[in-house]
Amino acid sequence: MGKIMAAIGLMSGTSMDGIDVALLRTDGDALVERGPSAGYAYDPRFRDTLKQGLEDARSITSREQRPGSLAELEQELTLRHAEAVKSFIQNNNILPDDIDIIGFHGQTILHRPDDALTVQIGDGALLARETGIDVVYDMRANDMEHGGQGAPLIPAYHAALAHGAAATGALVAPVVFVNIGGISNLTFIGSDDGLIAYDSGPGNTLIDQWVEAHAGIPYDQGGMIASEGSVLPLLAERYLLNPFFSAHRRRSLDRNDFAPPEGKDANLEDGARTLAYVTAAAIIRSAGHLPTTPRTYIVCGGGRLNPVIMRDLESQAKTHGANVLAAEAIGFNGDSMEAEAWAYLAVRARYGLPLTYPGTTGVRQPVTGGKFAFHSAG
Ligand SMILES: Nc1ncnc2c1ncn2[C@@H]1O[C@H](COP(=O)(O)OP(=O)(O)OP(=O)(O)O)[C@@H](O)[C@H]1O
Ligand SMILES: CC(=O)N[C@H]1[C@@H]2OC[C@@H](O2)[C@@H](O)[C@@H]1O[C@H](C)C(=O)O
Repeated sequence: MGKIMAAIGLMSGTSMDGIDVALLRTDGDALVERGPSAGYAYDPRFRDTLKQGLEDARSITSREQRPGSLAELEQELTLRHAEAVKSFIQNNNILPDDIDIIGFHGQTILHRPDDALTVQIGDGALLARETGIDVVYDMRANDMEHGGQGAPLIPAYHAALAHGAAATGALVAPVVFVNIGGISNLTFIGSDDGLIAYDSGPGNTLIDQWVEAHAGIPYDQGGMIASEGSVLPLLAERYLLNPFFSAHRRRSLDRNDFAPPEGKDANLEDGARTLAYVTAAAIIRSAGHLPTTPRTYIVCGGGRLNPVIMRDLESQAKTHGANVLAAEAIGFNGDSMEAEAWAYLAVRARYGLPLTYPGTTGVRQPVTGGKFAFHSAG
């Protein structure tokens, strides 16, 4: 077992709403002590710049390319992360020397697992220089080089959390963690602690894109718009009949794999309601590929704050005898879990421990990952 490290995790997810920061003390194995966390929201201008970055990324054919705005964007994104770290440590009375390592996810701008291509922008060396802390970054690439999907990576951390929760006897097994971010993904904890994980469908991205296009707001806060609408079954089926759900092989998703409806397809409220239903139904359909029906769903990510999604998930899970709990119901933090995972994975990477497994990404064998940037080298 390695020594216990203090690690900061940084996540800028597919929703592109901001940077999540979390502090963890961990040995990269069973010991996990969660510390403070915070979110640093992007301003609308920077969100637009990121969206433009995704457009510029469409022409990328190898992971080093930075066409159009992307080189400049990578630098700005990294500096914003450095600012987030500086604020975070100051607000929590921590010194850079107290932190052993940063796990830096960066921003996914392109994810094409079928072409073995995944690109997260984020300059690890610049972040290490700016913060004076060692950085682990680019943690998806090695998995892909070994035949994996490059996502999801959070399952190793879910397993550590489940291990702690199981000891309390609080959960009815089998347990599945569901992360409803821009895209949703799930992690099934098998009875022998074996992990099965995969992306489960569009999470909040379609809802976000829909309400932004038709109401000029970034997301449907509290599901208020959806709660005024009705599910349009034909529109819902159009999404749920996507081969993604029936395919024999699970594959990871890019933000652009599902497109929002056309304006003519629905009014604002019915569109939001239908997409909330699709988010929940996608998770349940995808869970149908698991070896055993889950009995407990633990939900994290921003989607758990949309009560319409949660009610749909609860009613659909109930038909399979399963209970749905928000992460907080068992003492986890549904907002910071991904950032915590990046801290945990950074420590695992530092110790050369596996980040991914055949059951989580389809990788050929368990592999570690990440590149290292040491601040003293700067
Ligand atoms: N109060 C709320 N009510 C409804 N929806 C919310 C609320 N807060 C956040 N969300 C939704 O959650 C999204 C952000 O979720 P989260 O931060 O988990 O995503 P992410 O980390 O960017 O994504 P991913 O896990 O795919 O990388 C927002 O874009 C919004 O759609
Ligand atoms: C390529 C990429 O960035 N994928 C994200 C995205 O957001 C959710 C889902 O799609 C998941 O596959 C992954 O993030 C989570 C945190 C992961 O890797 O576990």
